[in-house]
Amino acid sequence: MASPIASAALRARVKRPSMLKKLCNPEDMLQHFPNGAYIGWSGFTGVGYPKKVPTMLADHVEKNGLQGQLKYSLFVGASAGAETENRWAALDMIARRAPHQVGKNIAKGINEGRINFFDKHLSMFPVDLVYGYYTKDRQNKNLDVVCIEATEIKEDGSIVLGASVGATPELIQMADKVIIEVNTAIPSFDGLHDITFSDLPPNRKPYLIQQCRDRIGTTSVPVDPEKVVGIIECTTPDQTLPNSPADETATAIAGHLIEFFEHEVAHGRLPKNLLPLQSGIGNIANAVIGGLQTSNFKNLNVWTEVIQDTFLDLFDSGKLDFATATSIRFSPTGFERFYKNWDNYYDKLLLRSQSVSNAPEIIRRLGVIGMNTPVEVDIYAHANSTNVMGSRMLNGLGGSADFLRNSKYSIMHTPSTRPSKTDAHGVSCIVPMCTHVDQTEHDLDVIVTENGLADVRGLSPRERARVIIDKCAHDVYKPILKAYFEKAEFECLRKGMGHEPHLLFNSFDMHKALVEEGSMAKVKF
Ligand SMILES: CC(=O)SCCNC(=O)CCNC(=O)[C@H](O)C(C)(C)COP(=O)(O)OP(=O)(O)OC[C@H]1O[C@@H](n2cnc3c(N)ncnc32)[C@H](O)[C@@H]1OP(=O)(O)O
Repeated sequence: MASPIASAALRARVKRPSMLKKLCNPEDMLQHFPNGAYIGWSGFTGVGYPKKVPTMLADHVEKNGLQGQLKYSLFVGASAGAETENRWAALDMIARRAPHQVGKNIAKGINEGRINFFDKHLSMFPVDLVYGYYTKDRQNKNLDVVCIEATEIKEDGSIVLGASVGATPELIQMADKVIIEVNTAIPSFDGLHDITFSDLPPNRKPYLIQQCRDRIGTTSVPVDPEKVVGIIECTTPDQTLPNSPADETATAIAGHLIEFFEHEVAHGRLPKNLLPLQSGIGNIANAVIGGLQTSNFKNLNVWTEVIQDTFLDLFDSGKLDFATATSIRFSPTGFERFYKNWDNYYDKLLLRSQSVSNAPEIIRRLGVIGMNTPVEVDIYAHANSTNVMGSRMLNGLGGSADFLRNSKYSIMHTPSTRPSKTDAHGVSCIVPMCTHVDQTEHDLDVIVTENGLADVRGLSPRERARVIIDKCAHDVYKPILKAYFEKAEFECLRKGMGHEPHLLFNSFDMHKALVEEGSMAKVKF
């Protein structure tokens, strides 16, 4: 195939002319992807991921009936785009995946045993990669090839990333070969990043960050030009989805949290402008940030992992001073709004690598307020973020534990129930014992559902159980959980083993009722 001719848009973005000599078609890159290769992609929460090369490979597999014959170990900072990695999973092209994913086909591949997925704290993933932990069992200790989406290549050959940083610096650091897709469908994000690499002990240095806006790195990622085997122009933006509007449950949860923050300010435990906020992804997280919009709080700061649409409202109302994260995952209309008002947002935003945005030491020192959604929380304040029924992987731990272990306020927000197939309240999100534990009782300070907020700071396990059942459980499940707890308390205290009472042979009876009778409400203790 003839080499492509550089478009005017591409020439404007590639400031180092010698790089344009590497301009090629996606098909020319096929040779770098033998079966079994270890590969990396840029991207985080479905933004900033490469599109052309993954799509070319998927087309190649589909056209030639190679499903299951070209399989790769795929490493991405968090999730990439659905049209790329989810399609790869459907075509059975993923042998191994880490550390976080989103997509029905990937989850299916993992839970059917075709994809070996390992779930790792997002702060730790990049440095473990550099330690060589993930390539320890192969001859090549590097990644064979890494595909990166850039929005500009600078005169010195370094690359300006797009809407996410994630683990891209470390993926490049570990790559034998690098393919760069320059996206000309979106503006150059030059100046929006603070790029650092992972040094290794004993020479690791502290990240000297004292405020959300502090910079410690460079605006672009240096790349050894010798490693670059191809440059490709990409003309499609990130394929994000519209956000669903906040429902009654999410709005009620946001209301309880705002009230709690006001209470903490009144008691002198929080300053008037709060402390840096972290908020997970999804409906509830969006509603909580939306709730701040109508509150009296101002001069807010955000230290988080992902910035969503509602942050734009907070910026526009003047309530948010600064936000830093590792990715900006807006909806399509959010991105439009962002690009249109670029000058208003440009100096109030900073994107960092996930090793820094999720660094436990910084989160703890800044006194972050961390808020995430679990699958289930138990009466003693352990939480499950990942495995339904202790077995079925959803998306992975993500950064939830980076934040919830280290935040000043570690908050889990969840609806009190989720629907089962036959019952609108068939799944209680408050259970006697979590079927898998990602966050421990030693981490969580506050559990909040639409019913109310349980502040469990300083409480013993039996005190915690009472307040969580009373404040958070749905009315259908309050008597059920109370019956379990009181029986467990009676039995265990009687035997002199009542610190955190459980009836081990009944702890999962609610889950059993869900499987056998379609609803946890059908349990009998
Ligand atoms: C990239 C980042 O890390 S962002 C920072 C925070 N990251 C995290 O917290 C990562 C982990 N958390 C998550 O992935 C999400 O918050 C979740 C999945 C735990 C919850 O998200 P929600 O949107 O509230 O989940 P949702 O209600 O759609 O439930 C997901 C699925 O699990 C099922 N489910 C959830 N809880 C239960 C339960 N207790 N019992 C049985 N099934 C359950 C739901 O029915 C649904 O099934 P489906 O996929 O077949 O429809």
